[in-house]
Amino acid sequence: AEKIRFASSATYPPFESLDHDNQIVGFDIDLAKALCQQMKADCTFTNNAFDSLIPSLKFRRYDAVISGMDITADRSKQVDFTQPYYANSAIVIAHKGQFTDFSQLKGKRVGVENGTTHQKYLLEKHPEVIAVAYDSYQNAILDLKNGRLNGVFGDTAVVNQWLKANDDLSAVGEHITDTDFFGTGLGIAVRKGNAPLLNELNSALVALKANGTWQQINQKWFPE
Ligand SMILES: NC(=[NH2+])NCCC[C@H](N)C(=O)O
Repeated sequence: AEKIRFASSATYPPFESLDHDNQIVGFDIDLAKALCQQMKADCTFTNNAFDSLIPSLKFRRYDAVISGMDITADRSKQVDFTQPYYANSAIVIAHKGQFTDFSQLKGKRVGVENGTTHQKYLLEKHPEVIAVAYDSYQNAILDLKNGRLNGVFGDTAVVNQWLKANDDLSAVGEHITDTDFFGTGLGIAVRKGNAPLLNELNSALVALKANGTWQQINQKWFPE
């Protein structure tokens, strides 16, 4: 069978994280496994820092990246993306009652993961906010909880799960959907010009949406 090496940055539950046995699990992993089954391919998964995923894909260390990654114009210069497999928007969270609007974050410390669209957005569009870079979102959340950060900025689907698990946190202001920064949804990246793999993945995605598999995986990782 065809072998496809996937990479993710397992710091972003419920899309991808490490379980107690150090295995990568999550929506993206289940989706990739279902795609591989559909394509009759053998797939492997590795865990890498988010900001190294695209460079290492280009170096052929793996064949595809599935990592809650926004399909942006910038990244599309370096890699090719499948059709979106998940909708996205971005939002800041903070301790309840501290901020009601994004504009109040001026001079405040907001955590982002290195290499993310959230980091780029703060640096380029909101230099008045102090963007604090982390190697993982999980460490950013820890620092928010222990008071080293005023907020954390991430994808709405993920942030909603953090809010469910943390009663003392809430969303700040409106969802941000600036397509210049956050693109058109989450996609799987392959090396530029790898049309065979891209086409296979896109057809398999259509099949999994049509036969209910996508919906099942969504229900498992994003209940309700
Ligand atoms: N697996 C992760 N840590 N993903 C972070 C993704 C953040 C954001 N959606 C981006 O594309 O930049």
